[in-house]
Amino acid sequence: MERTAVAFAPGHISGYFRRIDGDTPRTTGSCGAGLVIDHGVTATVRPAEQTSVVITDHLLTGDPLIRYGSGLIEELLGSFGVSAAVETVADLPIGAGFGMSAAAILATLTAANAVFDLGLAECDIAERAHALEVSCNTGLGDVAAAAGGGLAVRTAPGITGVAARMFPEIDLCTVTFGAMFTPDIIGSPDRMRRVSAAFPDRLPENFAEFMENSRQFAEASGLIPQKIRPVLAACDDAGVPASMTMLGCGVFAAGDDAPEILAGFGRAVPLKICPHGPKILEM
Ligand SMILES: Nc1ncnc2c1ncn2[C@@H]1O[C@H](COP(=O)(O)OP(=O)(O)O)[C@@H](O)[C@H]1O
Ligand SMILES: CC(C)(COP(=O)(O)O)[C@@H](O)C(=O)O
Repeated sequence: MERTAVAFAPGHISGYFRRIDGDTPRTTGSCGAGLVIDHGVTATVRPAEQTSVVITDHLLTGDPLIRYGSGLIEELLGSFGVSAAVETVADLPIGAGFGMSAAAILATLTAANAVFDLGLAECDIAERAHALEVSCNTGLGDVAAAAGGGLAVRTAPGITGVAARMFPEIDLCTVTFGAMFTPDIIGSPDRMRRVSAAFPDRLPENFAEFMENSRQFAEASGLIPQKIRPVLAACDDAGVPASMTMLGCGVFAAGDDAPEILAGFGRAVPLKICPHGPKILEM
């Protein structure tokens, strides 16, 4: 019987980042910090004559939307000389700053590694996923963060750049109004100059400092869309720590009061910090 593997990889909400360009994808990426979340991508991989990809995305309403084809996944499998029928299910909207592209690559490669006996160690999977994400400009630091769990602080580009992972027991919540096209933003030298200048000076030592850094960065970076201003203002009025989901048109917030405030603006999705990176669910 032909083998099928199912793997999950967590998403990642970037709080702040700075693009770093190296000579190779391995040394290109970002520094920054973000939250690895318990919502991500589940990938099912079954060997097939030809590669096909069926993506289940989730709309802002939470309703599923099926899409066909993914250049990212096709390139990934092609680079290993294998072909498969792949199904990916993204728990949150794609393109809205939840690191769904990184999660899709990590989950698919984790499952493909099992099905095709590729012999990759966890760090090899992360390395290949990072190289693909960076070369396609769909993200810079999401793979490095999502390769493990927690609040990930990255002080150098690439998968070896994670300096600390913290695991605070915090209730998180997010509301999103939709996508921001990541390649246009991280591919713009002007935008990246302002982002670099906004990068915080201090490394966060705890969750509260991470939230402060994130918000200060968001304000100084010039990236905040008008649409999320009222949400941030309502959080500020209620003393709820909140910032922008980089790079998407949405807000993430922390604590008991966050769900009620965010629900006033759209579908509030409760989240937890994910304690682990990619893993096989079924084989
Ligand atoms: N679940 C998925 N399955 C397959 N491809 C995906 C998935 N999620 C994202 N992608 C690919 O990544 C691109 C979007 O990347 P990006 O804007 O960085 O999204 P995000 O902000 O969610 O990481 C999509 O155009 C698609 O090609
Ligand atoms: C912020 C971003 C550059 C993109 O994140 P996303 O839109 O979720 O792909 C991220 O990869 C980072 O380096 O912190």
